[in-house]
Amino acid sequence: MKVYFCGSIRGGRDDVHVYRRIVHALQSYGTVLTEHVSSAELSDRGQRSHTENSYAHMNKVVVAEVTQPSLGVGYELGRAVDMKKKIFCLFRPSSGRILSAMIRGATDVENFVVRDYSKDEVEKVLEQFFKSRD
Ligand SMILES: O=c1[nH]c(=O)n([C@H]2C[C@H](O)[C@@H](COP(=O)(O)O)O2)cc1CO
Repeated sequence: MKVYFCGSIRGGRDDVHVYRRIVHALQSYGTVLTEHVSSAELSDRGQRSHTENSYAHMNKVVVAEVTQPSLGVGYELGRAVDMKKKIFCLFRPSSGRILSAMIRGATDVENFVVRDYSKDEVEKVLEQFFKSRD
């Protein structure tokens, strides 16, 4: 299985350690096409625009960490909905943030799941999501 992971870049890299952990866990389910998003070497100034290339490879499952607000992640999710991908969004309420109603409310869209979680639940929530898809 190919998994497309989304996480904030220009929106801020504060959660990169969480992205790393998510990508690591995702690699036990398949190939993560966008592993670079979780790289500590990628700063908020980094990465050129290659959105179209990324989308050409976007596969069935899209996993997004949405705690750190990011225009790019929101854009990717909108595109993924349009492309009828299965989407799993992860949000950490402990951040003190309130998730965009556009994302929270999108759970009404078929195949769009938003899951509140804490850092120590990464592996568990991913396992539950992938099991429910079997
Ligand atoms: O050039 C790019 N190409 C691209 O596909 N992205 C994607 C990867 C991330 O999941 C997301 C991050 O968006 P942003 O940089 O606006 O926080 O957008 C982000 C950039 C850089 O902003």
